[in-house]
Amino acid sequence: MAVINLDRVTKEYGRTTAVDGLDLEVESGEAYGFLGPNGAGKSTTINVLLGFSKATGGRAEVFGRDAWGESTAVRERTGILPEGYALYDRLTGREHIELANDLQGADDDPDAILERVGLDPEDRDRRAGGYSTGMTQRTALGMALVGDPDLLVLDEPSSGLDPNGMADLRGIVREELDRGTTVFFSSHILDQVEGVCDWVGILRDGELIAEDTVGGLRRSMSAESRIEVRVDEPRSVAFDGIGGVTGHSVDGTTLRVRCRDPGAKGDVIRRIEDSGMEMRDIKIQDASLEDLFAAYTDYESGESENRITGEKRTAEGPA
Ligand SMILES: Nc1ncnc2c1ncn2[C@@H]1O[C@H](COP(=O)(O)OP(=O)(O)OP(=O)(O)O)[C@@H](O)[C@H]1O
Repeated sequence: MAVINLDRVTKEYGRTTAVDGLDLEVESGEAYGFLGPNGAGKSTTINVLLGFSKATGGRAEVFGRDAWGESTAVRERTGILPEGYALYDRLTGREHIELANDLQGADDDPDAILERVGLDPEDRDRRAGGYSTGMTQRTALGMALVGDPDLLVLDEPSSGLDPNGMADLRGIVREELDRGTTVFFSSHILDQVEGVCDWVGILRDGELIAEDTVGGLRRSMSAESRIEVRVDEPRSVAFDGIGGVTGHSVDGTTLRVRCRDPGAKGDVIRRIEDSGMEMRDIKIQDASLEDLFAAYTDYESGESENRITGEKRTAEGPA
């Protein structure tokens, strides 16, 4: 069953089209990474699906309910971590969880929640006005977890979190998934959703330009690897016949080869070895997730071969 179902959702602010005919489905129990650079339309989409903002076109449903007309019913079952959420300066961390309990009609133990999100016991009764960004983010995440939501919507949850905080956040998302919660995780950093999200959708200028698993994105991008081989006495080598080699150069005692087909890397090394040069060091640098993400999101409108508009995922689920 689809927990989130967006059907040609459009949101216009005057002349700005923030979201442009967006089709998107998130199945129950799935973690969906909603990726895109700043200004792509992620927060606008989230505001529409939580009924904070009315779509100017299309239909948005959550739990089979109309996101705008039945927003109270939707929000009762949803834990929300809004982007850049500001706490009340005068309330303590514990009081924020108590407030969330009141709002959600829940009775969760504030200490258990704050323990889970890693807010230290000595900080729980301090006023949030003195909290660091990381402590603020942990408390806000705690508020989102109150009432055991069926859907967790995290809008740029990693902002302000250090690497430890990020690891804790991913741990919590995994626990929630084990409990059967559906997770919608927006971010402008692909790395942050890898290992957590089953599916990722990449939004740019309000349109979904790709939807796949992280592994699938890697494969479909056939991103470039860089091979550097340090040799004793450099000689020129021909790489003809090795598919996917896009360029090579010699710089002092270092040979550099760029290669698009991951399977060709071994052939490149063998060709250098067969040429009789003595290899001292080999470095292979595969394209990082951020390279892939940039390749998707930096394309000149409509001209990139990496654009896979309209490609829908299959019913079988992630590879
Ligand atoms: N209330 C508003 N009034 C006018 N324009 C808006 C409004 N909210 C968003 N926009 C515009 O809509 C577009 C999408 O913004 P949105 O905040 O949804 O992007 P985002 O992907 O969440 O980026 P960020 O992470 O920077 O918030 C931007 O061009 C933004 O300027």
